[in-house]
Amino acid sequence: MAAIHAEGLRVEFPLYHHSARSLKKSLVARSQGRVMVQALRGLGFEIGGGERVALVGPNGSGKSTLLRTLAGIYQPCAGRLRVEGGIGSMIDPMAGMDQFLTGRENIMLRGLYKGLSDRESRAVVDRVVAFSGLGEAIDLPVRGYSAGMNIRLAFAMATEMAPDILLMDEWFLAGDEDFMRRAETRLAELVRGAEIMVLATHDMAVVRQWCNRVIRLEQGVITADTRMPLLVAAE
Ligand SMILES: Nc1ncnc2c1ncn2[C@@H]1O[C@H](COP(=O)(O)OP(=O)(O)OP(=O)(O)O)[C@@H](O)[C@H]1O
Repeated sequence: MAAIHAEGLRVEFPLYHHSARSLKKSLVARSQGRVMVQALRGLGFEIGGGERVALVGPNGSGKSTLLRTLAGIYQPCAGRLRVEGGIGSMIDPMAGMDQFLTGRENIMLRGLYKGLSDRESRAVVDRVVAFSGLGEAIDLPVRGYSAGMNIRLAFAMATEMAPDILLMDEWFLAGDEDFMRRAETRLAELVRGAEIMVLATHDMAVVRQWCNRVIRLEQGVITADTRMPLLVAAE
């Protein structure tokens, strides 16, 4: 059974170009002479199988930092984090993409990197190309893609996985209307297949549709943790 246990989780970032007076003192601390932003300030929580957690809170409250810490992208500077289960990250659409390769080449490379055979990777390429709906642009370098095109490609690639724990930033729900209509069924399957989902979002409609627990962050601390019934999409 997938699970996440966090205790006293702290994440800090060094601040290089700062004007201490322009920042709230509570968010900034000095450590060994350096000025640090305290992004997560001693978080403790447990997330178990079946939970679909929305991380909410104002800009800069620590939602993305927490997602990235759960994904293993950031290391906590203090506290304990235990993640049981395979993680699938839909956090940064451009993560792991080579800007100079085409969309098609990036998909192939990701398949091979994940240990798929040449044949399996080609099958993944065909499915992702079809789902992304990028047409001829799939054979252009991704550095020329628009933000929406990046999301289409990243979404199509990410939903090929079947993780126990799905970590998602709302960026991934920001495709155009036509794409998101098609993407919704696929997303529902992905969420249903995952034991745990953690989603960072500002959109309360998304929270109501996908989540059965809301954790609110403010200035790097949890200020509310509420469970509620699941409505539709991920039942
Ligand atoms: N790479 C970084 N370097 C320095 N500071 C950072 C970095 N990432 C985040 N921070 C700081 O950590 C704090 C939390 O940021 P975070 O991006 O986690 O907030 P958020 O809740 O996701 O915000 P938003 O709703 O705007 O996406 C902010 O003060 C931010 O400036």
